[in-house]
Amino acid sequence: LTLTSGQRISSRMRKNQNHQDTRRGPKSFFDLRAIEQWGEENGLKEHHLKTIYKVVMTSYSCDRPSRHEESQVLQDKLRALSFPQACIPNLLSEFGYTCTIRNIQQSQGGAKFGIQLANGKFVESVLIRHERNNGDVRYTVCVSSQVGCAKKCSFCATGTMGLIGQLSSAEILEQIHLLQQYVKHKNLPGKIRNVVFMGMGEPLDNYDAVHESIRGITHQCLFGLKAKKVTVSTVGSSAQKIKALADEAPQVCLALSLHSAIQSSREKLIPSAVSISLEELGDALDYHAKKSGRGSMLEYLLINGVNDSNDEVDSLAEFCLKREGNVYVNLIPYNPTLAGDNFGYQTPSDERISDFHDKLKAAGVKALVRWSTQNGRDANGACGQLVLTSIT
Ligand SMILES: C[S@@+](CC[C@H](N)C(=O)[O-])C[C@H]1O[C@@H](n2cnc3c(N)ncnc32)[C@H](O)[C@@H]1O
Ligand code: SF4
Repeated sequence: LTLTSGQRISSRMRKNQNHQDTRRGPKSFFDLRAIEQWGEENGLKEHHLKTIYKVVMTSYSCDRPSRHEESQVLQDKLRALSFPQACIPNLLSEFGYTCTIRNIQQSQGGAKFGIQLANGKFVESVLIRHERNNGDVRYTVCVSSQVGCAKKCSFCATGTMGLIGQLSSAEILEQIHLLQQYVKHKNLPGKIRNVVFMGMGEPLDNYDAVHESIRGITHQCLFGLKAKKVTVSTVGSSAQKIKALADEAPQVCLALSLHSAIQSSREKLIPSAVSISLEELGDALDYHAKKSGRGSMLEYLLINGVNDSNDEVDSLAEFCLKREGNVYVNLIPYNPTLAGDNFGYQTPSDERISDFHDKLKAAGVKALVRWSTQNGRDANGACGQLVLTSIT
């Protein structure tokens, strides 16, 4: 696993990001529909597909060999598992791994990865380490769903890039696979237990790919996580898509990035909020809560002097208490982004954050502050400033 200096990678990453799609290559092993179709065309049975997934999941090393060596390793493993020999050359010429780790920034609390897609563009994924009181270690993987983001929220580094591209379901799954391999090859203790869509991009703006990737995350032959271990974080600009997710994947957790329960203030932070009223948003949340049988989870970024006033806390409490079922609020202190002047925003003082938290609790709302710890940032914070920090 090579740790290249951030700076050198950074300029290369930026150069590549601007290139148009130039690379051609095999389809991804994680393109489940393509693999399934290929299997059907070649008269393969379900257990053959299981063999492919088994080999794919255990073969890829972070010290990526050449494509030729890679094919050799896969071929040997497939043979050993009695995969129909005649199909092997065709499988390996049509499919492969398409994403590559190019940059790793480690911290005690995990690591942030710059990942290059087959088209040369970059996304970032974050591995977040949690240690329980009994010493057990587990990881959350924060994945990107888009290259950049069209929503341009006023506090978000990813938003300044605009939308550069959509990820395929396979590219989302390859991020998880790469981080899983990293844990394995570094001999780190613990396993990946959660996946959060809190990286670059707005997942509901790439709904089909995100939905299909959830099939892979929960697939027994792939990552095998329970749907309730997956969280889709959304800025909530489409009530219809929140409801669709509730219908199609009710067990998946939804986290709504609210950031203000005053419409005018929310629109200043999230320009796309003009297209949806708080009432519609609340209604979509209630629909989701009903379908999932669980409560609603809200993300609330705290920015000094912007959305941390008494009026804001009162409006937030009112919004939460109107909801059907329980509401859990994650208060996220604004994370400076290194982008210019931090968009003119500052993190409130710890006292001010605690004060907001106390008022919310006193109003009867369940809330937690996601403090940045010395061991690294919480999933929300770490994922909130992706790409620009490592590209610039
Ligand atoms: C990057 S977004 C991706 C998911 C989705 N687009 C959304 O907005 O929920 C994930 C979370 O990071 C938060 N975030 C963005 N910029 C941040 C910053 N500078 N400090 C802390 N959190 C931030 C967002 O508000 C959101 O809750
Ligand atoms: S906070 Fe989410 S929706 Fe807003 S710009 Fe960033 S990634 Fe996009």
